Amino acid sequence: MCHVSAVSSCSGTRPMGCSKWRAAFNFGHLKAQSKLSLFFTMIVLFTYLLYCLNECCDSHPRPVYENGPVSSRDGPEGAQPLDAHSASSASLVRKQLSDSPNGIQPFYNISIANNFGSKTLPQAIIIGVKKGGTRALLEFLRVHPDVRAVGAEPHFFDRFYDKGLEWYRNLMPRTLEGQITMEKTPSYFITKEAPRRVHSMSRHTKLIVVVRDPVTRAISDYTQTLSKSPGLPSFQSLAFCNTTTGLIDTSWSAIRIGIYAKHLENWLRYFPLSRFLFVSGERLVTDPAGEMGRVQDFLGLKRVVTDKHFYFNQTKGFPCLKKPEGSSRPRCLGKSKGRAHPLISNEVLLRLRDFYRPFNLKFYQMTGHDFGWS
Ligand SMILES: Nc1ncnc2c1ncn2[C@@H]1O[C@H](COP(=O)(O)OS(=O)(=O)O)[C@@H](OP(=O)(O)O)[C@H]1O
Repeated sequence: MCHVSAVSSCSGTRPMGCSKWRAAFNFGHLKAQSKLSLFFTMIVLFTYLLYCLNECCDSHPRPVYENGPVSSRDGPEGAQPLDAHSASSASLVRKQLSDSPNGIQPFYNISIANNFGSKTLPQAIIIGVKKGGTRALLEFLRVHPDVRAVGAEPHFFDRFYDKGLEWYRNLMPRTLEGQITMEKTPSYFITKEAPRRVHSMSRHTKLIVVVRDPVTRAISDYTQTLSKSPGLPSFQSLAFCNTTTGLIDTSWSAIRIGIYAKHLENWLRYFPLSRFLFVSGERLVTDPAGEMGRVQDFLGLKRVVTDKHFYFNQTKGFPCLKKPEGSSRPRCLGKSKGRAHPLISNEVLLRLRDFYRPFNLKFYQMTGHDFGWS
């Protein structure tokens, strides 16, 4: 009512002023309309951008640490053959990857690369040893633009061999020409059937074994089990068949895994020594760049991962990867890596060292490398 009377009084008494007012009103309406459409366009664009970013995240392979949740994204994906078009785009992407500063792959490059390439069976596998430092090695290697690796442990050659090679291949990330596909499953080293199975996949497979003082390794192994089962008997009671005789219980896996010479014998039936690289778990902590140099040489890779990629994190007490450019995430390993070990008596330690000594010497002889475990 009020609105109608105002207009009618206006049109009757002050036509000039009214038309001016109308023009002004119309102009304002137009402005508001264009602002509104701009606003909607922005919303549409923003939603699209969010959608695209989400898509990128979905295809981005995330490192999987044993202490963290394993994402469903680590599951098998359908393999796609590399066609001519993707091959040319792939070389472009490959160039982008190798041009990346410090060899650290930026997020956007990874997501692009992930849509190209093909899934191949691994040319190199970190086969052991459990608690040797295998996760650290794999994460350090993943910094290299020519290495693509599965985050989770596939356990193909020990647990899932029945699923077949095609299943295994499908677990692998896509690689471009010249890139190496890798995985790590530390239990392969002690699996009797693993050497034959790996050999039947390819006799050219490069095998990396991260070894650590078997006594410290056994304690590390025990610490991990203890963290899952707090009621576990003491290390000492598990390590010895009988504490008075001091007989070591080799049926306990924490002890058995450390008899490296015995497990290596099994592998040497199928692979020559030249197919192996033995990485010192101790040096991987004290000199990560030095060990990484050896690993890259062994894999036939350019030495991209160097000392400038590492810093020593005082709180963690371990070397960590420097922040990759454009990311605020530090690259230390998770809480399950570098745990504090329970105190073990000197007497127990001495007995264990005595037990391992002959096996260690045999291992040094077989590998031609003295790891310096006393
Ligand atoms: N950079 C860095 N950060 C953290 N931890 C490191 C690192 N380098 C080597 N290590 C040692 O790795 C030990 C765990 O070995 P694995 O990764 O082979 O364990 S597992 O078999 O996969 O469970 C782990 O053993 P614990 O110290 O007993 O936890 C570490 O000593």
